Amino acid sequence: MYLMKDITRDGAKVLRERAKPVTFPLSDEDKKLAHDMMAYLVISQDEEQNEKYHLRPGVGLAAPQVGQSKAMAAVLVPGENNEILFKEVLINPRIISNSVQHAALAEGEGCLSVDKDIPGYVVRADRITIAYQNEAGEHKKVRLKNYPAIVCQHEIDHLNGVLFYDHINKEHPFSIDPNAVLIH
Ligand SMILES: CC(C)(C)[C@H](NC(=O)Nc1cc(F)cc(F)c1)C(=O)N(CC(=O)NO)CC1CCCC1
Ligand SMILES: [Zn+2]
Repeated sequence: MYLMKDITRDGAKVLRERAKPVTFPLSDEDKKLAHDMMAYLVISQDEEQNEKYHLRPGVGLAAPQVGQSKAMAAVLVPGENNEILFKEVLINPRIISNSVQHAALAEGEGCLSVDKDIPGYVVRADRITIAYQNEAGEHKKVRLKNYPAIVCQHEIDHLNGVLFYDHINKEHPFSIDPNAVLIH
């Protein structure tokens, strides 16, 4: 399983490359990668386990963050009462449509690969439709909004070599259009 030492940090080239498409059927290596990335998220969201292994509780993890330039990301988004809002391994994901309306996390964003806090609104689409393949190679199309949509945009950014702070307005980090949704 991955520990924080296995997470590639900002400055590593792999985080700024476009990740390569994944071919099917998945190789054993790719199956293990998918499993290990999701395992990180599950374990990191468990109070005891994340204490024991000193893990930052993660909602998403993209393959470049574990040094693999492959178009694959695991997402595990919990709801208010710890129900699961969205749990999936996204393979070759693409955003095929997004709302005109913007959204941003009111608290700003962080990243498992970025150790410093960078304040500011990361302005994204409030609603998106993503197309991806699951581990079985089945083509899926899913509409997402609010927090799950933010997480998937953050992870798909990683597959294009984009980090959250690239989106923050340098002059006015907390500027955002009045019609945008602030997500608490
Ligand atoms: C960087 C970190 C602060 C750890 C961030 N977690 C987070 O925002 N909150 C969180 C974590 C949980 F496990 C359960 C929960 F309900 C809330 C995160 O995982 N990521 C994932 C990442 O870095 N992927 O590459 C950053 C998030 C910022 C916006 C979307 C993903
Ligand atoms: Zn990240």
